[in-house]
Amino acid sequence: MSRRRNRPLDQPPLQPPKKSPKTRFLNVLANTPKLVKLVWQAEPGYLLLSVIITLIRGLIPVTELYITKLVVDEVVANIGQLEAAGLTILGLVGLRFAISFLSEVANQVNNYSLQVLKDRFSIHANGVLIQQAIRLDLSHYELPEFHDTLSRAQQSGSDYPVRILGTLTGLLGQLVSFLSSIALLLRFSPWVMLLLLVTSIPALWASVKYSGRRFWLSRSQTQAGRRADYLQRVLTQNAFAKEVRLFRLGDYLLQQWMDIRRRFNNESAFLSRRFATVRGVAGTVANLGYYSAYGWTIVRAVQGTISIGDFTMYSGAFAQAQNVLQQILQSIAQTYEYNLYVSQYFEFLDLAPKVVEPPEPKPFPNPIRQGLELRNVSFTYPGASEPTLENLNLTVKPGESIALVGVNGAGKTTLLKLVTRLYDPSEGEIAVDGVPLSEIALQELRRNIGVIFQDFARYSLTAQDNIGFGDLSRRDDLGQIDAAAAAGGATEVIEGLDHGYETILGKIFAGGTDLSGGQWQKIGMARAFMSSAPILILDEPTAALDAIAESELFSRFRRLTEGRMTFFVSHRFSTVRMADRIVVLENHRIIEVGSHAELLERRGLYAKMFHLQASSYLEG
Ligand SMILES: Nc1ncnc2c1ncn2[C@@H]1O[C@H](COP(=O)(O)OP(=O)(O)OP(=O)(O)O)[C@@H](O)[C@H]1O
Repeated sequence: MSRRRNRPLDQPPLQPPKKSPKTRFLNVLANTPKLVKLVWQAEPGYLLLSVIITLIRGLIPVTELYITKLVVDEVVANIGQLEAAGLTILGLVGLRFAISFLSEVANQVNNYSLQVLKDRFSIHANGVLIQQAIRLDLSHYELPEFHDTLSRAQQSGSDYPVRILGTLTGLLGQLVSFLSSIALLLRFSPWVMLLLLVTSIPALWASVKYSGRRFWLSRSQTQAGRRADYLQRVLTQNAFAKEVRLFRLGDYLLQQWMDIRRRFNNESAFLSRRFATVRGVAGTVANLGYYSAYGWTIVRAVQGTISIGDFTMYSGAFAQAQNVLQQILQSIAQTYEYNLYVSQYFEFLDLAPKVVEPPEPKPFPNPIRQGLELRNVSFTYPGASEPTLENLNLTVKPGESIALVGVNGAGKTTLLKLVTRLYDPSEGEIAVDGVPLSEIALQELRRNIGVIFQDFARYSLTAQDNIGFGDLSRRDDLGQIDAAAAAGGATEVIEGLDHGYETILGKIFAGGTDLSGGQWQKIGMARAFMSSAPILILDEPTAALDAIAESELFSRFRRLTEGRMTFFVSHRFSTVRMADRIVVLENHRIIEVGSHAELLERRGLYAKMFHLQASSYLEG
């Protein structure tokens, strides 16, 4: 995908921008070329087919009217002399039938090509959207505004582009049809055309206005809509099912869901009511235009200035021109409305990641010789008023294991997010052997880090995927997967599964087997050990493990981390002791660094926390 213009995620507007209506209208339509390009990239053949058929269909009504005129004139001129006119009339009726047949074929081919176009484009548009969602970084996912934008893009992206396309090709056909009717009607009177045009304008205005209001209403409902969707998930998904029942949350949350949905319905009904009168009046004005023109043709036919065939043709052409004009105006209003929605799709595609690839990437040092260095690293979460980390300095040698210790919220996980470049420091720099992490290609950096986070993912896929995802290039290497399972302490878990590595984990899919929290953690650990990356990150690796599993990990730890720089976070001091050095974080800063023995001797925060935990085990 091409690189896009940088646009940070701002609070998206909930009100129409303050511009003149004309500028706003044109701005909105400006998405159309972008969109046609997107569809053209996806399906040029079907797009072309659709356009050609539409053009043909546009010419059919006028041709039919003209033949009808010829038939009527022929009939009127030959009343009582069937032999004289029979053949000509038969030929004309045959021609009319052939055109109807052609029209039917064109309709069906058009339906088919639009359906195929819609299905194929929907995959393309969603593919582009997902590609963009993968490209964007973690910081986006942690902002509510991002989820609003994503949700709007998902709603708008798969459906509206094809709707616009349908409307646009329809518009093309309507224009052809309209122009050909005009060609007929100009012979009658240009003033009539003007009358039809002017009396149709209020209807266009009302439609555009109503479409715009509906769009801004739906946009202002995004966050509440997401809340309703969320409540629906809470009420229907496995992860919440236990608590919803035990805490009897069902009716309470359902009521909240109902309130939101009912409010939406009321707002929509209110808008519809407000516009009903306006649209009714506009429609009546348009009808007045038509009936005035119709009356005029009757007068001229009675005066004898036009033939009966002409009268049939003109009155048909008025009806058609009026009808097509309404359709054209309706299509313009619709294009406007759909463009508003599609702009939300492009709004999402225009977002740019904050963690960016270096223009000229440097290789990851292999092997690491000097180590990893934090130089005056500070970090503030987007939107936060206080820094989470402030002026950290630390050098970690290759092969060294570091335990991060601190109270809840001290910033341990945040530091690991910086090392993996899920975020970049707000100030300072992290470097491996002097090469800043920001100068190494993201893929390469991440290939060189094995990781399990505290909130690791539980994929409802096979056990093999759950472990193999740690190094996708070796997902099929069962030997490696076995070794990783052993390293993570997951061998027994796998042996207990009905179909071994083929077993689907979780309860979402048929045949799936759910695991206990500790068993999942062992699988997650195995995933981290799948790669032989020189840096290993284990965030709370033993939180869900029983005492035996923890002690087994302890005994394997040296061997597993030998030669690898390891960072781990733990609140269990039995785990923390495994580290070569312990780094203690408090109030955004590193306050102590040293081995277990050194820190005990220092009698600082570490010693205090350690004794507190130890005494709670020994007491009683
Ligand atoms: N995405 C985020 N946006 C804003 N603030 C965040 C975000 N994630 C964490 N924080 C804040 O940063 C601080 C540090 O969080 P972090 O998860 O790094 O702590 P931790 O030391 O790992 O805590 P714990 O021991 O509870 O796991 C907390 O105050 C938290 O509220």
